[in-house]
Amino acid sequence: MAMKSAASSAIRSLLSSSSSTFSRNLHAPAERKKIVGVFYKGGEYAKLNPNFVGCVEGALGIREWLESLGHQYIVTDDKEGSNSELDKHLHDAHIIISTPFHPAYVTAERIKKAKNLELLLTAGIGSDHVDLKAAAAAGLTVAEVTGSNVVSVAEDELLRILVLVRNFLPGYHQAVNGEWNVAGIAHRAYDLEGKTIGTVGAGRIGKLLLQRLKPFNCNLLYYDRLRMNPELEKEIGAKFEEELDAMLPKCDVIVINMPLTEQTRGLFDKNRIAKCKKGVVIVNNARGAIMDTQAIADACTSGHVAGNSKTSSQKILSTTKTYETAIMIFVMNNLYRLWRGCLACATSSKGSSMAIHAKSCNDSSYFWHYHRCTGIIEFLYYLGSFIM
Ligand SMILES: NC(=O)c1ccc[n+]([C@@H]2O[C@H](COP(=O)([O-])OP(=O)(O)OC[C@H]3O[C@@H](n4cnc5c(N)ncnc54)[C@H](O)[C@@H]3O)[C@@H](O)[C@H]2O)c1
Repeated sequence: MAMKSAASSAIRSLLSSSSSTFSRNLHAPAERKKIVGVFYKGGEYAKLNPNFVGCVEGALGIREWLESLGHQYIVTDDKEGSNSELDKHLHDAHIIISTPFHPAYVTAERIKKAKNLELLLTAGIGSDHVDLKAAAAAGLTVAEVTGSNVVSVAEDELLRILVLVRNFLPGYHQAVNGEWNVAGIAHRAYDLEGKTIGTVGAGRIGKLLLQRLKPFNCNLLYYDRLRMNPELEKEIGAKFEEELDAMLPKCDVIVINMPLTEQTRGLFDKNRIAKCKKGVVIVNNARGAIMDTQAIADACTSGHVAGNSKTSSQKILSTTKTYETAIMIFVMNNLYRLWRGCLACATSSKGSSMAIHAKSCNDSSYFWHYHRCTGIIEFLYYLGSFIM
């Protein structure tokens, strides 16, 4: 209900908006659109919370609105393979909405099949599940709700750093199993105070993490292609590192906070991991493909990496046999965080921006627009500009 009333008020305010994108589309003739939403199943949990809208059952809380405007809204979790429900609707779909937690991989092949496609909208951060080059070549707009769940993610990173540095998991397992072996925990449980923590990427999430780490009296470093302005750098208390390979050997904890792009895929390979301090803790908040899976598994097994936490989809865990074996070996010093079922635009009520990658008709390069508004509003703003 709360989501629905938020949606209605957001739409009302959008209708009075004088923005050019929105008013341009408002004056376009209304057309019945087919919108396909791809989300995970909520199952029994969908019934526990009416505001849990990021799942198939909740359908983002926009079904009533879309159908009242005459649009067709198909929602499914079935997205893999050419017989999937997603593929069945591709040929006449205008809009595909997905989340990073259960991504609809929009490949060049799928784009080719989808003759009516106009918009690929992510209710969350990251568009790496879309073949951006193919989308650009087809003149599609790819939009995501940048900034929408950054507080949740930064808090979660802090949690994961503490869990690994404090050696929480073995203690938890002891407690569950009714054991009491202090040495088994204490031999590798440390304080965060005085440790050197470096973030690889200090954008929205990286900055929030650094701000949260400041009171712990750590030595904070960051590597990014963009340097913060001096006032912010001073306020956060983090030192800029120009070279990634120069920062890594200094860090007790490394947190990865950069997007998966052609430049960052496989960035943490065997050689780069070897440059890290022995006993380093790595928290990879970004996409798994930034890290060479086998290399990190080997480094954990050898003890070069003392703790590793990654965000992971079930697919990665169930299809990579060597990794699964490795999990068994170092289960105690690894913490796997499955994608959480948080819906980006529902978790954020703070100011955020929307990044839209799009292609101009004559130019193959992407250009970016930024709108400052709240997560839910920007999501609806962009969807609304295509369907109203
Ligand atoms: N695990 C989760 O639940 C979750 C949730 C949200 C986002 N994410 C991931 O976190 C990433 C970062 O999110 P954000 O909101 O902070 O994004 P952001 O765009 O605000 O920040 C990314 C930072 O990385 C830097 N960067 C990008 N490419 C670089 C390169 N090649 N070399 C050096 N620096 C580079 C950018 O300059 C920017 O400062 C997302 O792309 C997404 O993959 C994960």
